[in-house]
Amino acid sequence: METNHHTTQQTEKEKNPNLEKISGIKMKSIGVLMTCPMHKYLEQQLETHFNLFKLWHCNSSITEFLKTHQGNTIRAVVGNTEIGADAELIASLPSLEIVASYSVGLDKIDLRKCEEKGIRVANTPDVLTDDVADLAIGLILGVLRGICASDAYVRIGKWKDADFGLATKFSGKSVGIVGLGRIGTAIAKRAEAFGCSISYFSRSQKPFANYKFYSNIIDLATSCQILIVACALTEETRHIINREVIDALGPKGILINIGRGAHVDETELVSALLEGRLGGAGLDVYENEPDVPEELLGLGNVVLQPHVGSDTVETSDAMADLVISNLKAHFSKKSLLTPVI
Ligand SMILES: O=CC(=O)O
Repeated sequence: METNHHTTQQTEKEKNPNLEKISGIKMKSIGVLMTCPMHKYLEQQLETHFNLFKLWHCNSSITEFLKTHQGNTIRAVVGNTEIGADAELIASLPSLEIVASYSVGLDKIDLRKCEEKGIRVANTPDVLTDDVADLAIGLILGVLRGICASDAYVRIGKWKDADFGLATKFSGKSVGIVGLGRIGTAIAKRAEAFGCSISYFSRSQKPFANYKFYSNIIDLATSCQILIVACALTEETRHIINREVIDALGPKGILINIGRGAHVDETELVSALLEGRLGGAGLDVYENEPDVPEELLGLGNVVLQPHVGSDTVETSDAMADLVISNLKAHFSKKSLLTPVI
């Protein structure tokens, strides 16, 4: 859908290179604030099309920065999973009209404040779904087949002394998914191709006859061998993976988290892994990024990634294009491509 719109936009622009001016708006004078370094291509695109302000160039307080950088001309914020738009930032930007997030997750944006002030919000769904789902499968294989541990085994020359030992099979395992949205469904499809049975926990039952629905996450964790967190982070889903869920998954169970660190009670996760109450974990996200609990670093049954679910060249470019398209649509008074509010 995004591609069609993109193609239509390009055609219109090709037909009329002055489109931006003709719609009565000089985009170049619109102030856009980027909250932290993200993707170089996005930064270049923002610099080309708008008047870009970079918050990380701020040595003083946000208020000081905005005073010296004409904060009142800033009409858009581009944030990400690290720094979004909290109440303080929103309050310091009197002309803010839109937050276009370079992320699908919205947990770093004060949505209530945006709604209250009539500020639009857009994110980058769909374009990153495949990459995040691919990484979830990669983490499962990484943990069960010991890919990182066996790679290290070869590199440090241990293979010459002895075989690596036996790993655990993935194909045919039972997979439980917390949150069957776009990403959860993409993971389910991939796991199905590995001959896995799929069950899920979600706010409501979805129209997938061959996936078993659980309205209780403990029952889901009890019934599956691999539990994957793929839901959005909200007040309801914070620490959804607690001690009870971890114990229901059990000493042979594997936890995969490609959602947000705060979905999991990390202290409980660490002690379950250290005490052998959980079989292993594949994690892309943590409660206090970029800090990862020390105890996890020495565990061979854990695979750690530095929050890179959507970080491929292809997807990062597509996310950047979507951010730019949303901003251009907003300032041309057209519908947002991927509106949240
Ligand atoms: O974590 C990644 C995202 O929300 O896009």
